Amino acid sequence: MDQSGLLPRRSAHHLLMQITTEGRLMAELIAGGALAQLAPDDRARAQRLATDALRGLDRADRMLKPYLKKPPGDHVMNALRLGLTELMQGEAAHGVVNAYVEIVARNTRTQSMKGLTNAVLRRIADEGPEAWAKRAVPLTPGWLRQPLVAAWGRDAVTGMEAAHFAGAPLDLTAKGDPAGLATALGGVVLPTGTVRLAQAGQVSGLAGYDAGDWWVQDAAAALPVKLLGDVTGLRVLDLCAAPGGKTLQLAAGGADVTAVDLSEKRMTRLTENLARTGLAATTLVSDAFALTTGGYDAVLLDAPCSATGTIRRHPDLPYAKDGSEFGALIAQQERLIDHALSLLRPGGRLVYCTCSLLPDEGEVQIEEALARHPGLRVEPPMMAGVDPAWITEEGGLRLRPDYWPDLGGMDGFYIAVLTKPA
Ligand SMILES: C[S@@+](CC[C@H](N)C(=O)[O-])C[C@H]1O[C@@H](n2cnc3c(N)ncnc32)[C@H](O)[C@@H]1O
Repeated sequence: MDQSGLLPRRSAHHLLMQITTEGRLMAELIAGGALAQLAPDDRARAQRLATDALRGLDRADRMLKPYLKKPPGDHVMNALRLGLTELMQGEAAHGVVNAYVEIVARNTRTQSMKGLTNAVLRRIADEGPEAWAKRAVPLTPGWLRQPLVAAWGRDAVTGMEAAHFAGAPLDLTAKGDPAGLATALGGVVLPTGTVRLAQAGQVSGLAGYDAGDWWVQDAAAALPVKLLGDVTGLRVLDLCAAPGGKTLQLAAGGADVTAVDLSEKRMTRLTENLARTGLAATTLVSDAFALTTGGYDAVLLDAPCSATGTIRRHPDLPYAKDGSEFGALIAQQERLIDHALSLLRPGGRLVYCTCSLLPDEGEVQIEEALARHPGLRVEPPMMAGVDPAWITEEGGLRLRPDYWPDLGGMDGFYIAVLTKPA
């Protein structure tokens, strides 16, 4: 471990630079080895620092603004954001200020701003964590805030932003009995059967990880499979399957599952997850559109989407993305729905879902699919723990991070269960 703390801070700064200036996603960067050279403790610290800075970024920028006559450029700004984050968490000012001054001084283009960095962070340190706590909840960047306000209204978006800022607890799906798992791990069973842990620590260190007794899966993400009810003996195609949370649920429920995904790397994770949990599925690395043999009892289509429902756990997303991918994603989802329907037997069921907060990737997709496919029906998405208020006009289920505020929230998701005409 780096005693001076400079190494994890420089890595956190580098992550922030790649996210805010190159549009890279944190998960992608880490999977690509961005923190591989660090000792485990430093790696965890760098990731935590970058994550915390991103979660509070709008609030940090508001707090920094009065101290900056003009924007100092991304390199310095990201150093200030990280320094402020640490100071507001109560870290000793001396070490924090020195580290971020050093990061600014090491870059020849920003060297001249080390005095500014030093002065600003010292004044922020004087304000203290109390000043931070009094500030409003950070706002989502405008490119995303605007469509969210248009869809859900200002108050709902404020609730979502509070949930994004609070972050997510750790949710687990039990292979067996949720109540037994909750007792073993000191968690609670949520109304829909997911086990939630408030304090988790290292996931692989939790009891039952090696034995494959559970897998990490947000409560909202667990509902698409649960809405299928009893899947024992059904032939189910999991069409965009990796890393496999839903494949595991289907296999644990006794379905004969074929899991397909385009990404070889993500499919490797799916196979590892099957091996760890001792569950079985047929796996196939393929483009969904290349599949032509159908006749499935059910198809689960967890379509690629904006992932705007996962910001509690991925606060980098609003800063890495800008909405320019929406159009292509929406068009692909539409084609995937039509293709998925073609792979069902008559009377078979399609579960369509996206971890998106945008109606264009949820409600609108289903309204349009119903118009394109006469005879297609939406099944009522009712099961224990589902609040009837979550059911939408066209018969889908809209889940939002501001729901279950007293239980710790949930990911944003849209789910609809469709039945193909017999
Ligand atoms: C939302 S993720 C799926 C998450 C997964 N269902 C789970 O529960 O763990 C979407 C997946 O779609 C895959 N994908 C994107 N386009 C695809 C295509 N044309 N054919 C097959 N898979 C595709 C991506 O590789 C990605 O793994």
